[in-house]
Amino acid sequence: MSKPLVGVIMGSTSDWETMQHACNILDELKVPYEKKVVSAHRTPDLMFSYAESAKDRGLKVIIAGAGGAAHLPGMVAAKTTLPVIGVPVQSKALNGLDSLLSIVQMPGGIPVATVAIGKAGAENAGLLASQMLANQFSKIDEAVQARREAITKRVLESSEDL
Ligand SMILES: Nc1c(C(=O)O)ncn1[C@@H]1O[C@H](COP(=O)(O)O)[C@@H](O)[C@H]1O
Repeated sequence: MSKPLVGVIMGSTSDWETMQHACNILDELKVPYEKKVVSAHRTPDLMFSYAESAKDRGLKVIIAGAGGAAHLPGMVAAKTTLPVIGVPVQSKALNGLDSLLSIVQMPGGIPVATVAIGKAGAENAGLLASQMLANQFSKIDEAVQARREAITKRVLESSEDL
């Protein structure tokens, strides 16, 4: 596999159930990526070194998923100028509203592109990362376009099932 362009990180292995959906999209569109558990709370030094070295290692986008007090996406965004896409993982206690608000309410100057809670959000994160890369890599652009066309075709044909 060629060098990863996307870094998919998550606060815990328990987030994989959600974050695998971002990876499935990257697999489908043949976007090279790496995946790793990194936590702002539990492995702060690793989080710093991961974010600081990401650009030099060739990554172009970071997808960061976390649940509850989801500080990981924002803290990574604070340590790199790569675009960071935050995925709010659905928490048990508050259904992911805590994750969403922790990720989306960034202070001015340090943006995190926040997607919806859970599986659909993780899929969109994979797509958004691919669309960012499509500006630079024509193969990815073609794959993104083809996927869009397939969705449109499926919806147009869906009336036939009614
Ligand atoms: N929100 C964060 C961070 C962080 O933001 O750095 N690190 C772990 N966590 C979250 O804690 C939740 C419970 O984790 P465990 O299942 O390991 O107890 C996970 O959803 C994880 O993302």
